[in-house]
Amino acid sequence: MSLSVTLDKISLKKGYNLLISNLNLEVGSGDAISLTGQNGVGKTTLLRAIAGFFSPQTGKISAFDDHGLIDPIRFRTEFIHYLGHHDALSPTRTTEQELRFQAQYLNANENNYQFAVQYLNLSPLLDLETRLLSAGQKRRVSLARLLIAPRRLWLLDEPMSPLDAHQRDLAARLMQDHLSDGGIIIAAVHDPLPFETRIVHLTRPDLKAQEAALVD
Ligand SMILES: Nc1ncnc2c1ncn2[C@@H]1O[C@H](COP(=O)(O)OP(=O)(O)OP(=O)(O)O)[C@@H](O)[C@H]1O
Repeated sequence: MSLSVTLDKISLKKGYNLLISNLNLEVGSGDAISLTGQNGVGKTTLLRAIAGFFSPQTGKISAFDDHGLIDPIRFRTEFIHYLGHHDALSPTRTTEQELRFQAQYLNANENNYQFAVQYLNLSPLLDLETRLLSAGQKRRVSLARLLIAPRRLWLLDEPMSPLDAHQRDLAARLMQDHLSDGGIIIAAVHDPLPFETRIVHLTRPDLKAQEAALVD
């Protein structure tokens, strides 16, 4: 089933700070977006808005499948994986406990758990508490969630940053497989993802737009 996500003239503010003004974007099954722009421009904020953590000040974010508009709560809970740049792992759980917790939380089956462990080569880490893992290992464990529970839209914040060259290749393969299966990826990155993606480069809204937002 196809999926498309539309951002229609959205504006995002943090405090008094207008970060994004009148942004339009449309993505569909198989699309990958590399979201670039300088530090603080609003890449993470945009990913979090698409994930539904808060609503845009103006404009609309909508998702459609073959049956039409998807209910926003259903879209948020059934279609999206959001992986922030902080790995959301409980420090005192072992990797296995953490992944099994996630599998249970996400209502995933044993096969998906086993597949994720194998695909990401996590067996050597299963008995270690996650607080003991290196930054790259933590990221690899975080990526497992993408395989444990299939979701169509992956919102990834700096997914490659702590990974070494070998693990980057593995993560790139994981993402390309997702796109081949009709998934969508929007990733905040400083270096574009290492395969064909559409680059959306965010820049600060001009002074006029920022001043106008102050009186809204
Ligand atoms: N409560 C607030 N009031 C005003 N500005 C805020 C508030 N919270 C965050 N900001 C600003 O909003 C921006 C949010 O940036 P965000 O994390 O989305 O940027 P980014 O493009 O992902 O940056 P990086 O590349 O450094 O990860 C920052 O400039 C930050 O200073």
